[in-house]
Amino acid sequence: MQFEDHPHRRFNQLTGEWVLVSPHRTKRPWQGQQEQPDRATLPAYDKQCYLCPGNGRAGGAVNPDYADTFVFTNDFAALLPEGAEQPPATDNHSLLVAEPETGVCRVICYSPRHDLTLARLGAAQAAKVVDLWCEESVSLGSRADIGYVQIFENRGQAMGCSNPHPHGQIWATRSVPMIPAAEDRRQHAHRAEKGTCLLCDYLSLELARGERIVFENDSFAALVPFWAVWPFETMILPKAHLADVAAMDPAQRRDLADAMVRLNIRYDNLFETSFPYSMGIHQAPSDGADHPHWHFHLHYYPPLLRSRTVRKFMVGYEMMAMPQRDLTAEAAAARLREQPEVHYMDLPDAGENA
Ligand SMILES: O=C1CCN([C@@H]2O[C@H](COP(=O)(O)O)[C@@H](O)[C@H]2O)C(=O)N1
Ligand SMILES: [Zn+2]
Repeated sequence: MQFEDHPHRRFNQLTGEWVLVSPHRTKRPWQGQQEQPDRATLPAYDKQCYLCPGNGRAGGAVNPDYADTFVFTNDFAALLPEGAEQPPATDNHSLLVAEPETGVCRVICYSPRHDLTLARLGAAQAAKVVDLWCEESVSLGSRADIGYVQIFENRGQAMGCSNPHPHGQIWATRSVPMIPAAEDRRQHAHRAEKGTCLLCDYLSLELARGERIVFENDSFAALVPFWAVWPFETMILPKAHLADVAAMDPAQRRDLADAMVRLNIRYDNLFETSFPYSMGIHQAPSDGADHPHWHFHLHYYPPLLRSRTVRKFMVGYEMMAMPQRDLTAEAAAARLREQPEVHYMDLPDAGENA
């Protein structure tokens, strides 16, 4: 019996946390999908949609008749650029610590099409989203009051996404949020100890091993990390040592767009449904300092476990003790590797029972 066949825990080099893995519980044969493919379609334009071109938004603003990407400041932003100079009243007790937080929240529409997610927008349109992420990251990051730019996307109702229109968000904050701060410390410690980049070392190991690689192109690799928590969690990593998205050259930006589209197609094909996830980009803080230990990367955290309707919940033991999974990272990577890169809705027989 291999070590991997027994319950064991794996160390996340990026965060310094552990995940419990119980592979023996997946000995039962894979319960393939029981449901029919999800062939529901949306209109290309929805006059009720607050993200569609030309429509009014809840706050009263009206969207331009945009033909490509479109970005606006969130009408209900969780952060404001100007904040109280003083921390909230905490009757000065040392156990009650609070401090002001300020920032800017932006909403990015990937395309005027209400119905096409990244998986079906194609790499050319996805490249325009990457370009806009880079522009926003530079303009927000260059502000004296912004220390970190968090690019992310909630996809699907399962992830609380309020609108199917393909879109993402950027929250830029004065301080570096907890998770990027933890990854910053781990990458810094690795470089201080070994003189090398943690993710350069990790990616070359994974490319040599192959068992957790999903696919690669010239500039990026998509993989299920050895320490994955969510069943089909993946990362997209640049092969070059790039600290943030602005460091990409045009070819690398196009390759990132290619990698995101290919991963999205594989995800949607897994259970023949629009695969929900939260995606985020971790990159170097934007404080203007040099961050040689930083290697930017994308995380995908998808909740689905066995089918369109069977999802993983992080509750109970996972809230009180630590994350736990049955499906191993290697098995998840194999399932994603075997997915075709033509979207199930674009397959020839898609029209028959549409
Ligand atoms: O008219 C609107 C409605 C939604 N929004 C904003 O769009 C954002 C979309 O959120 P989701 O990505 O979670 O669906 C959400 O943060 C919400 O505040 C506007 O800025 N204007
Ligand atoms: Zn729309």
